[in-house]
Amino acid sequence: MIALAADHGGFALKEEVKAYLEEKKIAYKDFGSFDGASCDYADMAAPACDAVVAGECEKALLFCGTGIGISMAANKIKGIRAACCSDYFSAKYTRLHNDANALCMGGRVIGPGLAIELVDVFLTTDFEGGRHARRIGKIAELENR
Ligand SMILES: O=C[C@H](O)[C@H](O)[C@H](O)COP(=O)(O)O
Repeated sequence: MIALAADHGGFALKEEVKAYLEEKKIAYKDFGSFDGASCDYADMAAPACDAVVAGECEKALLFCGTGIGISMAANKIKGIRAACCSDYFSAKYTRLHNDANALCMGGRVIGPGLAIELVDVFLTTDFEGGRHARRIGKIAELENR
């Protein structure tokens, strides 16, 4: 199950990605926004990220105007490793090296074609582990400072 959330700046892109997930028969849970009205990205990120941390959802796909605000908010939630990406290499390597569990994208930055490429590689790339596991362990330690 994939968690989806967006503010008004990412709403249209979330809807495009949602249609893609439907086409691919990938299960998702949409945490809103449901109408694209002005709202605050931290409010939208929290329930979707909570669902990931709780194990209800495997990963989150988060959207705002730039992808940055919602990634900042998501990264405040213990257990979330969110990456704001607008290129294929980053979306792939944030899975391989960072075991990112949230991909953030900007609806005012990238179009649906690229977003779908990023989602595809993000959802299908496994964490490499090894030395990278030690490093993300150190990120987790920072959460407890
Ligand atoms: O990082 C923040 C996001 O890009 C927001 O979507 C953006 O700041 C919203 O701006 P506005 O309220 O001017 O539409």
